[in-house]
Amino acid sequence: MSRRDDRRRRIEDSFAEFQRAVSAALGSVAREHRALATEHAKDLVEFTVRGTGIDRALRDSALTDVTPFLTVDEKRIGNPRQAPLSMAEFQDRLAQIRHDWQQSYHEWTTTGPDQLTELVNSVARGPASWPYESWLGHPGTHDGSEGVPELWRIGTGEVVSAPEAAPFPVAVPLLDQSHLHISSTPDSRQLADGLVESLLLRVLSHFQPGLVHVHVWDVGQLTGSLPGLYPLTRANLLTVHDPARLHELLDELSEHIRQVHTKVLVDGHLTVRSVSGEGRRTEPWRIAVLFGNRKALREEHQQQLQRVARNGLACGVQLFIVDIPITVNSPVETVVLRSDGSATCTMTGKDVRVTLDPAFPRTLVPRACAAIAEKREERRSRMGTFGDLLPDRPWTESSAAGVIAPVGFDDGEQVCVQLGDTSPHALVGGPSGSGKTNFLYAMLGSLCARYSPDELELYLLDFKEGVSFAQFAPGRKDPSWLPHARLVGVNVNTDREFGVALLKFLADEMRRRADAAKQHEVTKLEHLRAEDPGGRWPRIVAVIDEFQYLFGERDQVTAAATQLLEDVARRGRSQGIHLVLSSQDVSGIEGFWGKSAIFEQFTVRIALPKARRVLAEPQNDAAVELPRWHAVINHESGVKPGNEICRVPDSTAKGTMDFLQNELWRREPGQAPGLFDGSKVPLLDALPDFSDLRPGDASPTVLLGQVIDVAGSAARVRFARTPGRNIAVIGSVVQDAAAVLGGAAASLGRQHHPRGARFTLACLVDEAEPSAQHLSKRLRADGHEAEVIYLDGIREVLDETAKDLQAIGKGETDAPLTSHYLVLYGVDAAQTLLEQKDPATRASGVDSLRTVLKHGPENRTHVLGWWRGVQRLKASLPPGVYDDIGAWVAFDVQGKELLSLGPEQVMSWSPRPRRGLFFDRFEHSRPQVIIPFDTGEA
Ligand SMILES: Nc1ncnc2c1ncn2[C@@H]1O[C@H](COP(=O)(O)OP(=O)(O)OP(=O)(O)O)[C@@H](O)[C@H]1O
Repeated sequence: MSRRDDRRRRIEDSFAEFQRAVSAALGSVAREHRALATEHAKDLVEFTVRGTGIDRALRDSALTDVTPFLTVDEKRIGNPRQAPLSMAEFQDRLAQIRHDWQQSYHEWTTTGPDQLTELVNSVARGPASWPYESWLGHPGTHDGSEGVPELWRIGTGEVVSAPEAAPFPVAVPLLDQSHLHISSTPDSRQLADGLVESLLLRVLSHFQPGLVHVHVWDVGQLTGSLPGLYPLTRANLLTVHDPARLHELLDELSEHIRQVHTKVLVDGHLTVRSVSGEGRRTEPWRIAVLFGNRKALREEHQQQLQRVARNGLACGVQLFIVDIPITVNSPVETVVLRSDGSATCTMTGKDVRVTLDPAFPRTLVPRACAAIAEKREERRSRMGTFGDLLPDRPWTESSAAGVIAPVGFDDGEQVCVQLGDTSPHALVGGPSGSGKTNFLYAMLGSLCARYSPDELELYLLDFKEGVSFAQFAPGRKDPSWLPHARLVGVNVNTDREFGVALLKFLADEMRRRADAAKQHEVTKLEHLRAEDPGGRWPRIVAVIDEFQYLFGERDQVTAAATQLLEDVARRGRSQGIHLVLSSQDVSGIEGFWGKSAIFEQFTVRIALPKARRVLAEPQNDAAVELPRWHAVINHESGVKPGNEICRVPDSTAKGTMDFLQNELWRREPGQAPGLFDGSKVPLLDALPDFSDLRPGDASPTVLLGQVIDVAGSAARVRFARTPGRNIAVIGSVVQDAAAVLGGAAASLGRQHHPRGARFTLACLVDEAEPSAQHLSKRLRADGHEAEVIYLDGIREVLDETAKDLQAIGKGETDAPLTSHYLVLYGVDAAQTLLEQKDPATRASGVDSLRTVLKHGPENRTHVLGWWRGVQRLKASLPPGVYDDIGAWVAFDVQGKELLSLGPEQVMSWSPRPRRGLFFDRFEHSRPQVIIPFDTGEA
């Protein structure tokens, strides 16, 4: 071997060695690279599948995007030269991802659909979600008092990305909560119509017919949309609007919203639902369905619709907007229907595919609507009696925010009167026989059935000659009374003072409530009740029938009444004190109209047929055309848009109000109301002020008659041992005088122990004889000395008494310990006799009388005398000095004659039968009218 060959072989060997080394190194790098590539391919698969979503990856192209990595022959994924991935490895990684997917949905799949089903069942009972077989064709019975379904079913949902199908019910919020906006394509429009029809049927079939009204407007057609609902039109439950007159529908809805705001959303309520509270829905829902054609509405319609949408929900106005592109600034549920018939809605979001429920069977829909219409018609023709004004269960309402009383019916629906902070007082007008009293009965019955006596108190005053409110107080024939009535005043037409007394009482009560509110740092009754839940703060409704009598004359009574009325009318509203004034003719009431501030407070106006000036005439002449037994109820101070016309049921016939009163009385009679009956004479022995009198008081109280006040209290004078404590009765009628003297003496008798007082009854006119004898008997029965003397004995008694008093005055003897009352009937009849002078002393009987009057009271000797005229009384007194008569009661004496005896207010006194004017110069600044007692003499 040549050296050259040897060198070549060595080179070749080392080259081979080098190649071996290089290929060994390359082989290990390739292995490592392949391993990395496999990992990379696995990650790439996972990244792609997880990123796309395994559901979609399995379903569509995502996986095939991976298959290019899979070599056909080797079934390997990835670049066959570089990074093969076996199918097993791929499946393994996919299984892992599928496992993770199932795990993450596990909780939802096992519990979610059931929970949703349960939820829908609980908040959407009955027609709101149940299958149609159980309700379609049966008109609803709910009146809202059981609540309003929160959701309404539309179909079935499925989470698109879930590993297994787990369907659940899909329901959407509607009434009061959310409008509905449906968008469809030409292909799915029919489904949209079906959805609207189904939802309407669910709502219409849930509630009592009449509680839901439907309006339909379709840009494309006059008729034809929702044909299955057409039977509802005959009961006015469905109104189809002209395609060209969208503005009319929108105007109607806007006006309705305005009316709800002024009439229903009063006293701080923001929604109709909060007004209705737990009770019956008072305001029906109006659902307006607007079908568009995917084109925008005209700008002005768009804006008006947006306004309706914004304000409607609170007022029960609900929109179903189909294929009208619009944005609304209020809660709205959107359902989007795709061409393939699937849907999504905002309630469940974009990841849930909703399959709408199939439309209800074609034949059943019109039949169901016919049944609803029929029921509604039946209800409309049936509703209308006094009984229909009353709630199913009495005394369940709260008067915290105000009171509501259905008083009549319009088209089968109740029409209500409301009294609250914003509609505080009511004025009722109508000529004689138009049904005012009947209306008041309807209102009172309705109120009393709704509110318990702890929620509502009534003060009822009737100036009519009749006795329309008398039945509310216990009577001889019917012992029951209206448990809410605290005071019933009847036959007060001559006793206008009683009207003033009632207003005064209300003004005082108003002040008491205002003080209590102040203490709790609130300003109105509703808040006071919230702050003082233990307190009793009923609303007060004071009804004055024929109240024009109160302002009938230009005198102090009218002046006082006007002032008090103004006070109560202005400030009563926030203290829960409401006035209902009724009159044949309000136009002539000067005192009233002169004060527009008063009148403005009477925002509730009720006009019966042919009523004048109750409504805002001449623009509002609705009362002129009103049929018999109807009324215009207006809560907007009588302006025309506020008119609601209703028929008032007969509420005075037997079996109506009387029956209700009896029922309520049996339920809980409470205390009988105070009764003031101007035609009755108060019985002394029945008067609590009389029976409460007891012996022992050093200054006994003399009761002279009954004051015309709310409490029915007695007019009283205290016989202190001070000058002037004598009483004069002035008038020509013995009956009046004897009643006052008899009541006075009898009340004194009750305040002395037997034989603790001496009574001398001087019968100086024959006609007084029976009274004197009766009184004497009564006093003797109480154990007192009660001697009856006549003309022949008067001089001696007076002289003796005067002598004793003079002796005491001179200190010759002790003051008499026994009280002595000289009851003198017809003092003036003895004037001539008393004027005669004693030949020896030159003193006359008149002098003795003056001495007794002057010095008696300090020594427990008091005169109770009757004079038959003012001049005759004055003749018994020292000229020009009348102080010794500290108190007097005048009957048939003109006011001006009394001026020298009392304050200038006596001037306005005009005598009237069986009424006296009483003045006590020690106690009074102004005189009072009193009714003398029946002392049992007859
Ligand atoms: N809604 C009615 N349905 C049936 N009868 C009615 C109705 N309203 C009133 N009446 C009857 O009409 C008569 C007169 O009614 P009411 O006494 O209420 O009228 P008024 O306006 O108060 O009259 P007046 O001022 O003369 O007392 C009564 O006999 C009453 O029963």
